[in-house]
Amino acid sequence: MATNSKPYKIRWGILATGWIAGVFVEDLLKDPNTRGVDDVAHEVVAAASSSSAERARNFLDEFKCPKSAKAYGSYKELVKDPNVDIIYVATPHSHHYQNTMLALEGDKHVLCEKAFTTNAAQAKILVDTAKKKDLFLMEAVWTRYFPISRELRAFAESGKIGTIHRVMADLSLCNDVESQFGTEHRMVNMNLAGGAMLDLGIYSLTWVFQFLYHILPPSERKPPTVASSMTKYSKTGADESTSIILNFPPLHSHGIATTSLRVAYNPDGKDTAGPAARIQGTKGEIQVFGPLYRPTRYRIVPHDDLLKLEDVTRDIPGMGMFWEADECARCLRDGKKQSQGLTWEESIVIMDVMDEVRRQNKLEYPEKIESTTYPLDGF
Ligand SMILES: NC(=O)C1=CN([C@@H]2O[C@H](COP(=O)(O)OP(=O)(O)OC[C@H]3O[C@@H](n4cnc5c(N)ncnc54)[C@H](OP(=O)(O)O)[C@@H]3O)[C@@H](O)[C@H]2O)C=CC1
Ligand SMILES: O=C1OC[C@@H](O)[C@H](O)[C@H]1O
Repeated sequence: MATNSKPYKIRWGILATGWIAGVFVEDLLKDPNTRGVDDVAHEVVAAASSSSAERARNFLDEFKCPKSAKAYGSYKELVKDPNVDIIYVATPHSHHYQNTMLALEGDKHVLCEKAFTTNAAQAKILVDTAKKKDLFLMEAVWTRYFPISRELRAFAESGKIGTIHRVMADLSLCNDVESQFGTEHRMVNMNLAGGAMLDLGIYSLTWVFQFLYHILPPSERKPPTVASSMTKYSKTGADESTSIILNFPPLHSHGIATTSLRVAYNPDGKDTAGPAARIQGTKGEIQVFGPLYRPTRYRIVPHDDLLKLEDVTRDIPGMGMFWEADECARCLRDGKKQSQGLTWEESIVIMDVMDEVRRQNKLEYPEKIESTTYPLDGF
């Protein structure tokens, strides 16, 4: 989006210094012109680590943030920094509710990593708090802001593949679960709300929801019914494979969202094995290739020659997390409190679906991290 005026710059505070926080900061610091953007810009003005201020300083140095950026040894100090406009919450799922509440109560706008919270009740309170305090809040489902996602939603909305009756989406990453994750890693640790569904299944659900819910006119969007099956990791009880069948009104379209830590969406390690998502309409289908969090290729496969077969690859000039950051900046600039790419209501409906899947399969996280009480010690 190119304009002639000065870019609207937002000042970020990074809450936590783990893996994704580093990836996000690297993307934030890329020159927006490299992705054809000149209406918004980003600055990293502070980071906080719950371990120590030294760790936060090392993080800022490692990712070449400006020397003026402040390093804090607690999240509480970060949310008090008057130079911070928006906080990026990059802790494990278990901590999102408490950390986002902390930031909102500190009068900061928030971009919170996926999955939004451990349950829908927590997500609803975050939204109520943002509303009450007139603050911006967004779940960081970055994939929704990729040009490829916007393009495919618009293509499906135009009706060119006809009426969509089914979407199948899989994000499964084959791991040697025992040796790679043991019992403590956040992917399998129940105390950190680990498991395939909240971590990876959210992307399969994202592709189903984009085409069977999001692109419908708001008055026609209705929560789906849910049937599901889950297999649990014997060492911790977290879900290692989860399959979900959704039935969406008004057409009773089927959404099939699968995820696993044991098998791969791309068994050959490349993206040639087949599409990771298929959006199936009465006139043709869209096939999406690559990991569903960061797809780079799609095919339009027509039923007849009314549509052209297209095979499109879109390179990403970086990881691609800057597009969700640009969305935050534009929302702040325009006074919007939520993003139309993923509204509060849609985040909550998706959390409701995951709650129902957990209920059907008797998967409960420890009481402390399912709690809606705020504040609680230990976060
Ligand atoms: N959008 C995407 O593509 C991705 C998103 N994610 C999401 O980001 C979040 C973090 O994932 P990731 O960066 O891989 O995780 P890491 O384990 O690498 O980092 C999490 C950070 O959270 C902080 N933290 C605070 N309390 C705890 C605790 N009790 N246990 C562990 N960490 C704690 C720590 O930072 P500190 O010591 O500085 O406080 C830690 O480094 C998750 O919600 C995940 O779903 C993850 C990967 C990719
Ligand atoms: O969001 C994510 O995307 C990439 C995965 O490797 C990671 O586990 C997950 O959190």
